[in-house]
Amino acid sequence: MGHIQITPSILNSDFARLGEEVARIPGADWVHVDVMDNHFVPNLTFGPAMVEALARVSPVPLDAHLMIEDADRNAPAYVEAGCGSVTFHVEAAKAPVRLAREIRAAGARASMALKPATPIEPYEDLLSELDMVLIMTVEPGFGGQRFLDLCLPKIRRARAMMDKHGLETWLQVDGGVSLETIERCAEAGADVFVAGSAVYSAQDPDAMVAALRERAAAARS
Ligand SMILES: O=C(CO)[C@@H](O)[C@H](O)COP(=O)(O)O
Ligand SMILES: [Fe+2]
Repeated sequence: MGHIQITPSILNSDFARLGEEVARIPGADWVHVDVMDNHFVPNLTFGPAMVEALARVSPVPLDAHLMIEDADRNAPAYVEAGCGSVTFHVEAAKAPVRLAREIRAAGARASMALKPATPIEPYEDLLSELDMVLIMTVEPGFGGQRFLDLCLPKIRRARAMMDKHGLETWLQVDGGVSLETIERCAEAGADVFVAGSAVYSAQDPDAMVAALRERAAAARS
């Protein structure tokens, strides 16, 4: 398991002041940008031009979570836009191995996401091609949803698979992660934690990042 990383999602931040919003979380490891196309999910956010502008001002690297169809064709633009990590959904990729290799060759970390009903088992042999696996703990599309406990066994199974193969692949959880739920995720084997509403609804978002980190670390010891 890698060191604990906290990745605030800007989905529930103030879109009119995004530069200022990312400046409020200097203690985060990454900024999580949720790209939605209104086809793969029933919500629409932003595209590569806006992500590129945000990458220029962000104090920490960008972690793009692409909830878009035709990931094979659309994902490379987010590496070009300056993201340090690019996550595509396996449900939206026709050739996930080729796409992961393309993302890595272009200079970013390659990551693959699974919706709650998508099993990890068929992808065991792909894990070595990935820098991170994202296990969704809500149905993708919106911030502020309730954490789905039913995803915890999949997190455990994914971590066991990575250990079995001696892989250093990061394991990210996304959706409903808060001070209340982060311990369960850490105990199950996650090491990268996305938190949107928990961070941006806090009076002091950077203090919330520190509190989440502390709670995840406590769950491990
Ligand atoms: O990808 C998504 C939603 O589809 C997430 O990144 C959410 O934006 C996280 O928000 P919270 O559930 O933490 O409020
Ligand atoms: Fe996300």
